[in-house]
Amino acid sequence: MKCLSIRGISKTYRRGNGAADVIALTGVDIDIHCGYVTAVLGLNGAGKSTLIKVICGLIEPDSGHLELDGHPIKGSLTKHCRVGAVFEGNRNIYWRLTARENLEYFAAVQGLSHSASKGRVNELLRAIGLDDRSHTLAGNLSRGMQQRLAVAVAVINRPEVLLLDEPTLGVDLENVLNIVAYLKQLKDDGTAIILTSHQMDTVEMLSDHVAVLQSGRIKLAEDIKAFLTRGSTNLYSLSVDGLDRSRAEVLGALGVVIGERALTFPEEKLYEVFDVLRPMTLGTLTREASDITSTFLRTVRD
Ligand SMILES: Nc1ncnc2c1ncn2[C@@H]1O[C@H](COP(=O)(O)OP(=O)(O)OP(=O)(O)O)[C@@H](O)[C@H]1O
Repeated sequence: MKCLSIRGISKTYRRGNGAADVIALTGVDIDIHCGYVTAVLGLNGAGKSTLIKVICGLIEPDSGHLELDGHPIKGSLTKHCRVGAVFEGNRNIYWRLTARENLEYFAAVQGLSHSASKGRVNELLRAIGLDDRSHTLAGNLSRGMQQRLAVAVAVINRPEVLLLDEPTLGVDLENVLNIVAYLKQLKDDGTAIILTSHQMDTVEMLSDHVAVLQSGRIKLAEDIKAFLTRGSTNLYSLSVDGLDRSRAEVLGALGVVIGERALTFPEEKLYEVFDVLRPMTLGTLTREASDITSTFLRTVRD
C-alpha cells in the first residue's frame, strides 16, 4: 500500500426528537502516505474523532469514500489492509484482562500463531515499559499505563494503517518518549499513521504532515515544516491584571490569545492591543519563541 486517500467525507449526526442535527464533517479530503505520520489537529468538536471512526469503519459517512493507491475501496478499510486503532478513552482494551492477556487475546483475534504471539507480546510489553506489570488487570493499571497498553494492542498486528486518537493523553514524559520512539520505528517500517492530539509536543515530535480541521472542514493541509514556517512571525506576550470582559471580547475578536495572566498576539497587533488596553497599567512585554502551539492557535483563529 502506498497511499490512503480520504475523499469528500461528510457526516452529520441526526439526533431526532426535535434536537438540532450536528454537522461533524464536510467534504474532508486528506492524503495519508505510508511511512509518514499525518496529524489531524483541531479544537474540541472540530470532528477529529468522527474522522478516525469513519476511516476505520465504525461510522458510516453520509457521503465520500476512501481510496487505496487511487482506487476507491468497497466496504471497510479493514477488509483491504491491516488497520490498528487507539480510540479516545482506551476503548480498545478489556479492563478485566491483564495487560498480557489483552495482548494475547488481540494477537489471537488478529490470527497470530501461538509462537509468533508470544514473541510479539513480550516485545511490546518491553517497548511500552509494562513488562513488570504484565499480570496486572488492565482496569487496575494507572491511566497512563492503560494508554500505553492501548497503543500496544493497536499495533499487535503490525498495521499498515494506524489510527491514533490522543495516544499519549495522561502518559508521563518518559513514556511519551518511549511511545514516540516506538511509533517512529513503525513509521520507518512503512506504516501510515494518522494522529489526532491536543498534545502539541507529541505532534511536533512525530508528524510529517499536518491537516487542520475546523468545524468539520479542512482549513489547511501541508508538510509540517511549511506549517511551522507559518509561525515564524514574532509573537508577543504582555502580562495584564484585571482584564474586564468587554476588553477581553474586543481582544478575542482581534485574535489575541487570553491566558490567565498574559495576552499573546502577533507583532502586527501590538498597537491595536495597546489601544484596547488604554488607560490600564500594563505589565511586562516579552517576545515569545514561535512554536507549533502558537502556529496552530493562529491558524484556527485566523
Ligand atoms: N454520537 C454523536 N451524536 C451526536 N453528535 C456527536 C456525536 N459524536 C460527536 N458529535 C458531535 O460532532 C462534533 C464533532 O465531534 P468529534 O468528537 O468528532 O470532535 P473532536 O474534534 O474529536 O473533539 P475533541 O477534541 O473534543 O475530542 C461535535 O459537535 C460533537 O458534539
